Amino acid sequence: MNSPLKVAVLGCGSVGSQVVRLLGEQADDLAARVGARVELAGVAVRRLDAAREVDVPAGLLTTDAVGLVTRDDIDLVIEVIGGIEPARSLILAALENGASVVTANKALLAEDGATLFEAAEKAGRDLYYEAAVAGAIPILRPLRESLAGDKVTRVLGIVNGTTNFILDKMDTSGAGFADALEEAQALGYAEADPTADVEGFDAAAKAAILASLAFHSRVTAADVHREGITDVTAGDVRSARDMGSVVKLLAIAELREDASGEAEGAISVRVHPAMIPRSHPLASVREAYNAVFVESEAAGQLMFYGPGAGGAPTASAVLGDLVTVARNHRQGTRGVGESAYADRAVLPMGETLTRYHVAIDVDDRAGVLAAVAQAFAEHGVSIQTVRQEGRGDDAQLVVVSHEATDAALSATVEQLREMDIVREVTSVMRVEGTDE
Ligand SMILES: NC(=O)C1=CN([C@@H]2O[C@H](COP(=O)(O)OP(=O)(O)OC[C@H]3O[C@@H](n4cnc5c(N)ncnc54)[C@H](O)[C@@H]3O)[C@@H](O)[C@H]2O)C=CC1
Ligand SMILES: N[C@@H](CC=O)C(=O)O
Ligand code: NA
Repeated sequence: MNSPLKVAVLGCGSVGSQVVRLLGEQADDLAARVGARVELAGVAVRRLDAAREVDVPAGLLTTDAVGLVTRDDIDLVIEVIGGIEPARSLILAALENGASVVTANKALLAEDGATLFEAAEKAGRDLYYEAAVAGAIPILRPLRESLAGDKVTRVLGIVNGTTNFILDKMDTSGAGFADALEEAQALGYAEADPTADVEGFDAAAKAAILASLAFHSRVTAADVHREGITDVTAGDVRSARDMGSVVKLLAIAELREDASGEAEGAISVRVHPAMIPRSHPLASVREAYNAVFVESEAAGQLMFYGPGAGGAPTASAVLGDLVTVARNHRQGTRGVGESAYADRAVLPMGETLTRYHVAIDVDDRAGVLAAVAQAFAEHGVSIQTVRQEGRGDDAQLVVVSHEATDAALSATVEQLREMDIVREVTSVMRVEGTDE
């Protein structure tokens, strides 16, 4: 057996404690798979006396994370602290010191991945991060390696477990957002402060990472149009149900196509709630599960499904990366680095082509339908279907548009809101996952 590889783990919370547990429990198998023992050499924590989900062997705990990553004998560093600093400085110090790094830190990768990739390149070391998107689901490696010979045209993902749980509850039990969130918190899915989940920040970071890999470009969280689910009402969910659809928070990255269907250079990257037909594979993703639907020219449609959150599932992805990085290290090689040669522009949301579902309470009298249709026409938006529900004071029109720019669609909705015959625009939701 070759000499052991020494691993430092930074952070011993939900993910870190499971990484430490698996490193211990699977030590023999890991050694066989890597060709050398993978030895836990230190665990950096904030407080030595904190309660933990795992027993860390005596003498391995330290509050000096910088001292740990710059130790001469450390070969591999696993960063599961989260956040921007000190995680970034610790990763940079580890790479500079000659260690390879595995991280689950989507926030940091989406904010400043370029700095990390450049440092890994300069150091000739690996930087792997499968756990950063959709937890245990293998999706980054397939995009980076398995699909490297194909042309990805679209990635559509449910990449936040908390929001999927909330929307699923609203759909299946008719619960309102606040009640569903309370249940998610009680079950431990959502954070005590769930802002990153429900406002879409977490999904936006993941969308940036997915878009970067799918389209060989550098996309940051700031490039991603982001809307969360806090404004999704029980009425929106009911309206979707009436259409045979379901509301999901989607992370979408797609190549823009011109009228002939030819892909142009720019990409659209966005996170927002959308209605998708119940027949779409993503509609069957329930509770806190994640799934990523990928469309590519040669392969066609692929779906990756599984647990996107939780300590043990996320640790599974971390350990998978660790084995790859450890094998590379042992063989004196490195895996593929960043591939951002395409340098594609990211379209502003207003220029992105979308479809809207709009439900409008109207006065039930002659000419109303024509006036509503006229508002769409004035903005160059073509209507796909229109349906009237109810009569008299209860009359409601439900319009689904064809594709148009998001700017034209939102201007149409603004105009509808100002019309005398419109009592209220009760639901506005984008529509995805359907053929035009
Ligand atoms: N929990 C999950 O389901 C998933 C988490 N991730 C990512 O994994 C990373 C870790 O997440 P969790 O384990 O859930 O967070 P956590 O909050 O449970 O654990 C982080 C730990 O790092 C410690 N820490 C903070 N600053 C430190 C420092 N300077 N030195 C040493 N330790 C420090 C904290 O005390 C805490 O114990 C984050 O980047 C997160 O986004 C990714 C996918 C899923
Ligand atoms: N809070 C996230 C955890 C994983 O990234 C989620 O709910 O999916
Ligand atoms: Na993953």
